[in-house]
Amino acid sequence: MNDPAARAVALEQDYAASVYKLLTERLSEARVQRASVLKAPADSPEEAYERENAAERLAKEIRRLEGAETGLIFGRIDWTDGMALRIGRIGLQTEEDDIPLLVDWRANAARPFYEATPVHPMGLRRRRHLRIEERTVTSVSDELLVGSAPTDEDVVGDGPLVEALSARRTGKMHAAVATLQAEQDEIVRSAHRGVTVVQGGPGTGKTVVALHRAAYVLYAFPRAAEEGVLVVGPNTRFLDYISQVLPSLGENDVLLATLRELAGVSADTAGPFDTARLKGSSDLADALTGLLRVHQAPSGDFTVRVGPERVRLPDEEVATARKAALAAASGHNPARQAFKELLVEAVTDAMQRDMGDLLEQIDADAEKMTGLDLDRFTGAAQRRAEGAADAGPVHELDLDALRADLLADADVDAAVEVLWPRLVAGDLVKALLTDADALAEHLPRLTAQERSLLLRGPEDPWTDADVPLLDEAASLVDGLPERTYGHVVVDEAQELTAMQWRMIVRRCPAKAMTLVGDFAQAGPVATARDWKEALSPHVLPRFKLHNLTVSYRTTQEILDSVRDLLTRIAPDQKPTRSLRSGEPPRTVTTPPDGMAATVVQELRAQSTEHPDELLGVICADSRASELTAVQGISDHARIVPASEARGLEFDGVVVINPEEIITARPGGERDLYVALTRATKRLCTITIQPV
Ligand SMILES: Nc1ncnc2c1ncn2[C@@H]1O[C@H](COP(=O)(O)OP(=O)(O)OP(=O)(O)O)[C@@H](O)[C@H]1O
Repeated sequence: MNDPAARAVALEQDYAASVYKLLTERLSEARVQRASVLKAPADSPEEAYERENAAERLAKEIRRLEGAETGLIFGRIDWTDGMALRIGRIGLQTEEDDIPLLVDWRANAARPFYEATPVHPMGLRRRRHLRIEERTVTSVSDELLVGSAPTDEDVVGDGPLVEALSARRTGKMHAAVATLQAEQDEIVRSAHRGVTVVQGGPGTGKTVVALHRAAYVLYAFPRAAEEGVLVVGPNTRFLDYISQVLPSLGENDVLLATLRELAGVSADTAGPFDTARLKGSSDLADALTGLLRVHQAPSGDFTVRVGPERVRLPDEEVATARKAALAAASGHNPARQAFKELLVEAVTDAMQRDMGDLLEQIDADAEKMTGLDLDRFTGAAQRRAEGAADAGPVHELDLDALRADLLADADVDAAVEVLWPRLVAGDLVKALLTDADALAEHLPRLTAQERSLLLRGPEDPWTDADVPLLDEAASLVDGLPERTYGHVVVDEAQELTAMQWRMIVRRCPAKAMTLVGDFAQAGPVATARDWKEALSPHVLPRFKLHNLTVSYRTTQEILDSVRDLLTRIAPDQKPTRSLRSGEPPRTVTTPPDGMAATVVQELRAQSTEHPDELLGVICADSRASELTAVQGISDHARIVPASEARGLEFDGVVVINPEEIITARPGGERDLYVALTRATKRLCTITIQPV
């Protein structure tokens, strides 16, 4: 075998075979263990619980091993002293070997694979990339890091990055673990545990960084891993697009969710943008809090019947209980319970006092009449002598039983309900938004016209902009969310309103987050223009900002064609540069009634010339259903409304009538910018001829 490439492939194949053998062994061990755990008898509930846990742990391990199968091993680094390590999606090591057979890409030992450069080789002589398909090594590609000439064991060829970038798209994002670039790796591997923000133009790998960061956090920060990692994306189409990345890195326990899913609210409509923008302001949170306070015993006394007696607690005592209840529990309904318990406590105290006074009176009267000291008979004198604080003669009153009775008493509950009614989160939001007076009282800073935009009918469906209001209300009414996370990743984070940020921060008490986005791609509801404006006022005054500067998606020609547009929508943003060049973008014009035919013709031509490539048609939202109905379009391409194109990519993109996208909704030029930057290879714009 004289060909160095074939020799290297054969060598790596031998190695890969032993790595896959170990993977297979580990998998079957885990499967056997799980089966025997499930079969083992459980004699007590504790044992059954233990068994469940053990089975779940093993199921998780099985998923992890299965997930790493494709492209399990992708790299190798050779030091100048001859030592070599193989890098993979997960680590694998036998008990006998000191050096792992495969090093997890996130381990410190793997750093040089990502960080070494010819200027800083970190002791490496060579970095090797392997391509594996179905457990078979198909090619290797080497990069020599110290200036030595290649030996006949080195295979210096096309960069694996260029190869990865020119590969055809499948409609699902793939892990970029084999070719993560130094500027991306630095963010992924950062030791920083607070808020990391990644800004970068279209295709600079923000999503790649965000997802690999999630995988790194799970590996490197066990506390955060234990508390869970959450990835928030703008819509289900996008989440579906990125859904395979983390499982292919052996991580199956990350929750991917939209804000609707997080809040558990089904909202069908987007709602008008100016209303949505108003609803995004944190003034709405203050308004809901203000409205809630009205329902929390702002004043009034409390009277209940206990047997034949009426016990009345004055205003001040109720106010003290209110304050203590609010401090004791988060959430209106849990605090209501605390309030009720405090009132019952105060009622029993009052009864105890009254009873004490009454008995003392009887005591004194009896002594006067009979000359006998009754305390001697009740034992109170004895207890007083022993230093008991409440040595009155009321020991006959069973306070615990009385409290329990009062807590279960319907009259007591009814009296509490007047001062502190039980609430439902949705009703609180409705109470604010369906009542012009409530809006005026609790949103005094808004104009009358703005308030009229917020006003809705009681039966109107919830919109997207209501989701964070409902979530805010749920946290006010029922307490903070039960499920929180140790680390939260937000993609397309430029889209979030203040109310949405509040929703996310509530779910991340540690405030450890990775936020990625691009303000030049902001949608019509986003109001902040930069990260400081978006984050500081509400939630996250301190964050670490990283900029990504290289586009890994589009060609330089496509980037050049959107430069003027970028200058208009984000004058301060430096244009990104691309690593690749390709065909210049094309424009095709069509008469107004020829649109459908022109699109079909364009797609047919592209599919014939590039049969395996993934095509996308991006149009104004209102045109999507019309195009879907045209025979021949959805056979060749996915039709994406411009409002849902953020984050997606295709090999070839046909953008339908830019003018229509621009005017379809506020900030339409940014929608167009998003649409024009989705292609990895080819961009065609179809415009309508002026009549
Ligand atoms: N290091 C890398 N190796 C291989 N492919 C990469 C790398 N970085 C990014 N890519 C690819 O480049 C494309 C764009 O990346 P990504 O979607 O993460 O960019 P983005 O900044 O989130 O884009 P947008 O702003 O449009 O949402 C994807 O196909 C991604 O897989």
